[in-house]
Amino acid sequence: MTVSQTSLADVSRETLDRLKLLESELLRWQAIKNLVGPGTLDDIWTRHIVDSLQLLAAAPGAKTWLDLGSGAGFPGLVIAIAGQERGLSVDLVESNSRKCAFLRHVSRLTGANAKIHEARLEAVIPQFVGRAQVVSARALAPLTKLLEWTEPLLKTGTTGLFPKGRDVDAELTEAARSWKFNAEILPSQTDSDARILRITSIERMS
Ligand SMILES: C[S@@+](CC[C@H](N)C(=O)[O-])C[C@H]1O[C@@H](n2cnc3c(N)ncnc32)[C@H](O)[C@@H]1O
Repeated sequence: MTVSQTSLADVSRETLDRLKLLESELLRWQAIKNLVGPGTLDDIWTRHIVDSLQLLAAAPGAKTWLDLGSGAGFPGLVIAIAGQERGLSVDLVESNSRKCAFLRHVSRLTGANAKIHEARLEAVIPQFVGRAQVVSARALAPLTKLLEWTEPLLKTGTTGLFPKGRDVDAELTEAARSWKFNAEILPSQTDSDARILRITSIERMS
C-alpha cells in the first residue's frame, strides 16, 4: 500500500493500524465471500479506503452518521474507524447477511464505534430522522433514488454526502426535474472524474 495520500497523512498511527486490519480482513474474506468487485482489489487503499476517508473532511463537525448500503464497509466502516478519536458514531445499513457478518467482525476487531443494521434501508431510515447529522451512500443508486429515500432526513437538517462518478451532471439534471435541492459539488481526491455531492436542503417539486 501507499501511505502518501493526503487524507491518510492526517490519521493517527492507531487509526492507520485499524485501517490496515480492515484491509487484511477484506483480503482474507474476499477469497471465500466475494465482498467487493475483484477488479478493485489491487488498489484497496485508493479505490476504497482513501475514497471513503475523504468524506470525513466534508463533514468536519459531525458526531452521528448513517451510511446506507455499506457493502464491505465503504464508506461507513472507514468513517467509523477514522472518526473514533473524535467521538463519531456510525450506523451502517446493509441488507446482505454475508456483508453484515464481515462488517460486524471488523467492527469488533477494530473497536470501531459502528452499529450494523442488517435490514433494508427503507425500513431503517424513519428511525434516524433528527438523529443523523450526515447520511452517506456510495455506489448504491442514482441521485433521484437517493433523494427519494433520504428525503425525510435531508429536509430535517441531515447533510447528504453522495460520491458520484463521471455521470454526475446527468444525475443532477435528472434529479432537478423532481426536486429543488442545494448541492455543492466537491472534487474527489482519488479520481479526477469523480465528485462528492454535499446536499444540505431538499424540497419536492409539486
Ligand atoms: C454496489 S454495492 C456498494 C457497496 C459500498 N457502498 C461500496 O461503495 O463499496 C451496494 C450495496 O447496497 C446494498 N443494498 C442495496 N439495496 C439495499 C437496500 N434497499 N437496503 C440495504 N442495503 C441495500 C447491497 O447489498 C450492496 O451491498
